[in-house]
Amino acid sequence: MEGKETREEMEKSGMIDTWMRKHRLIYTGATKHPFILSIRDGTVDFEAFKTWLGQDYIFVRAFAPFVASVLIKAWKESDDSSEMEVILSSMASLNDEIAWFKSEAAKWGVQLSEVVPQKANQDYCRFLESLMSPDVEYTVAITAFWAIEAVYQASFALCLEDGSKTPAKLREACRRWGNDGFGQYCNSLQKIANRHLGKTPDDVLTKAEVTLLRVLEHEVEFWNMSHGAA
Ligand SMILES: Cc1ncc(CNC=O)c(N)n1
Repeated sequence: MEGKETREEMEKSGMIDTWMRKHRLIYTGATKHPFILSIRDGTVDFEAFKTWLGQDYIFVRAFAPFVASVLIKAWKESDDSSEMEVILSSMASLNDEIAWFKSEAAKWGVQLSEVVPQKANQDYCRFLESLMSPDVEYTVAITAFWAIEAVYQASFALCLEDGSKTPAKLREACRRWGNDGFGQYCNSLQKIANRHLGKTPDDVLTKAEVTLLRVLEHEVEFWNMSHGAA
């Protein structure tokens, strides 16, 4: 804990921004991972991309029930009906996303039914499952949800910036999460998370911060499966 800002001061800018400043190194580790940088500079190994594709398909199948669990918490615990609608629209996008993974895998000759989840993926999916418990507060779950989406948004947006040399065959994948609409959606999630973090008891606030850090660590491990893991 930095202890310089009071909680009241931190809430003016939003807890998420405060945490992003405090944990910038690990956030950067998750969003500017060597695998992402290799896509951006055009040196990516296509076998690594295929590994990511197969593993992420498995992840997204576990992510959908996690999002459903957040929807249930929003329905039970939120006093703002628009929050449920943001989460519901995310579920609808996941339907498209799963279809996209299937057609993309076919293009690359990846047999999805034969993909075996690697340890980092299993660990991440198990972590998601732990967050689905009714004992996990909505504030904690929505913070994790924001972080999971924000890492992909920031990572893939980097591959689309001016001057990036992302191979043409990978641009569509990068646009899925790096496009402005997905950025707006992440901002909506961030606003929801900030609103709840601003009025939650200190013990839940601490749980949310720890959960956010766990997400960032899992994201780094997830990228490591495709690149950089010894
Ligand atoms: C490992 C990981 N993290 C975040 C996302 C983005 N959310 C849904 O698609 C994803 N696909 N995979």
